[in-house]
Amino acid sequence: MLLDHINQPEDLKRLSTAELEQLAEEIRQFLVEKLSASGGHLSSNLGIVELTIALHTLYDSPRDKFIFDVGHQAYVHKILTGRKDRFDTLRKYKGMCGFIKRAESDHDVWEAGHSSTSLSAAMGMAMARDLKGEDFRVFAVIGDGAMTGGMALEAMNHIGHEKKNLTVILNDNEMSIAPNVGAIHNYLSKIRSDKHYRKAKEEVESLLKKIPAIGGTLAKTAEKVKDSLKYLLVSGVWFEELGFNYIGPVDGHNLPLLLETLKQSEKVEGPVLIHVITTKGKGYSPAEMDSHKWHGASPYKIESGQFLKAVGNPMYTEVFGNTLIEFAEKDERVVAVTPAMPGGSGLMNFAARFPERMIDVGIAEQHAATLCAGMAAEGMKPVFAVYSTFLQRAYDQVVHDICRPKLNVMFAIDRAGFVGPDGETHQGVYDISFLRSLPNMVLMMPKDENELRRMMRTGIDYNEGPIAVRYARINGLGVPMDENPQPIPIGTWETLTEGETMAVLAVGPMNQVALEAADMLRKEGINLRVINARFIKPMDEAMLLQLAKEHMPIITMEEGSEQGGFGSAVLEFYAKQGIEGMRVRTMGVPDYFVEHGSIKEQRQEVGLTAEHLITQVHTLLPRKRQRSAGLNA
Ligand SMILES: Cc1ncc(C[n+]2csc(CCOP(=O)(O)OP(=O)(O)O)c2C)c(N)n1
Ligand SMILES: CC(=O)[C@@H](O)[C@H](O)COP(=O)(O)O
Ligand SMILES: [Mg+2]
Repeated sequence: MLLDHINQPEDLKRLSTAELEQLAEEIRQFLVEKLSASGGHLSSNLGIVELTIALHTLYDSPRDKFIFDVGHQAYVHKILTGRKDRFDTLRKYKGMCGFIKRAESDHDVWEAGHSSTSLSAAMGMAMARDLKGEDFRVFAVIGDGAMTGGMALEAMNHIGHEKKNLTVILNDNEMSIAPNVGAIHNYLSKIRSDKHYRKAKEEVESLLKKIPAIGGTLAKTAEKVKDSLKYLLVSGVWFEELGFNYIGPVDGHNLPLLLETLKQSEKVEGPVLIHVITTKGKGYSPAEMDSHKWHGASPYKIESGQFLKAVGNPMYTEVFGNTLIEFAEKDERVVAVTPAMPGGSGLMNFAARFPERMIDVGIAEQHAATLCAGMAAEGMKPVFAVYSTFLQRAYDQVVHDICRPKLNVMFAIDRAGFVGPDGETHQGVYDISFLRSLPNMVLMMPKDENELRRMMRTGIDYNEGPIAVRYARINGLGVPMDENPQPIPIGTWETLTEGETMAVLAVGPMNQVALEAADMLRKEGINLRVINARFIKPMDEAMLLQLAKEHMPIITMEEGSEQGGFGSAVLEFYAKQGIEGMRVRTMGVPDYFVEHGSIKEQRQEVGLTAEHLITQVHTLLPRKRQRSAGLNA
């Protein structure tokens, strides 16, 4: 196999074009095999094999910079830069990251995970290069989905103005995670059908050439017609108008053509945009036929294309999606808004049932948030379905357009807490900190899937301003579901176990962890009072005052950043009340970015397990109690 002898990009340079094409097929086979065991972003990577080979063949990474937008489609780049032997550890704890990562390789000159940052980074590197008088090439590889992200358009605006030498390679496979949406997508579709344009262009040009080359108005008219038609026919006119030299569309699986196009592009001064047409999932038919399903593939059987997913209780996501349909049936105000994640957010059935009330805005979280604000201002009940980590992209809109004017937007924040294999760029651990500090915000997290339904009822009925329910990327507990979920009084907590030794204020899935610890401690005569702190904001102040009255030691537990999180809120409360001497410990995510692995491994790493809670309880016991319990007090 040629791939056995490819350990660094320079190994490509001695291969013939035919060998490079053979290598492309070997890499596809490698990806399908490796990811059948590990899972991962299969379809995106199958679509970018030839393009990545062409870049590494012609240019000298890391001197020449390759910046992959989102970075989920950089597996081929990793294979070609000495990491093919690490694929058995892909997205596993302490293994290879599923995105580009500077600490992992000198060839990873940029990090990502969130979309639409590559053009800004590329421009930054190009400007630094020119200021330092250095000479290297900069390539940003951005997908058609990522191109719908606001940041990408901000960067295009700047790049086209500054006219720096850099190359944007638009990898257009017509897909975001789901089918791509929006006017940019429609424009690209028009170009993609370019064969009609190209044929017309050739015909028009040959026709015009037949007009006798005579002086005077006829020739000039002919030229004007040609120019105007060329203007109309030149497929990348929008990019040209923005100051880019547009080249394309080019077949992204034709390696000789890609090599030639890249070489030709070197002769062009200023920013170049090469529009490459690819097929997401190329070379593996299940992924080609449904690249949405195979975007984030879980382990699968290669022959059948069947996922090996363990069947468990429904994911919170599924409960959210089904419950929203129930509510929308009876309430026409309800609309769902998603920034390009209809599948991941559990909204596919909602979209089928209410196509006109399911709004996919593309990768545009900022726009999505203020769109919701606009709809709420007109009396609708927009439900902004967004992953915790991607909500970070719309923070000012949440503050400025929703909280300040107290508009009735409901946030359905999925992937709240650890997310597992996607790792540090995707952990949903900051929304508690950044939302609880906002005036007028209500923030809830359910202990199980039935309480999620009740919180959704609470959110839909709430008309005093913004309200958010956050839930994790985990299965529910399999609890019975209320047929007709009742709203929960805002700001009320729930005591799950009576206990007089110590209170644990647990957020969301941490309630399960606390109950497990309570069971174990009961055998030691230690009775925990486990309290479901289901409203992070506003907190149940009556209950907090009661705990103070009982001089009850308190441990708070949240799968969220300790810095400014729920535990901080409890500490602040007692400080503000001037209540001295409270013994409070907080348990949460420490002040560093937690890398990829399983959710279980991530909780173990940061100490969010029953065992860690038991240790905390022991250290918080009064000394004499510790001694009597035989603890080394
Ligand atoms: C800010 C942000 N929002 C949403 C996502 C989730 N996401 C990851 S990849 C992707 C689609 C990217 O489509 P495209 O750029 O066309 O890449 P392709 O997978 O088609 O190669 C989305 C929406 C993200 N990573 N970042
Ligand atoms: C690359 C990216 O951002 C998305 O594909 C993300 O990985 C989806 O996450 P889920 O698998 O949790 O839907
Ligand atoms: Mg795409």
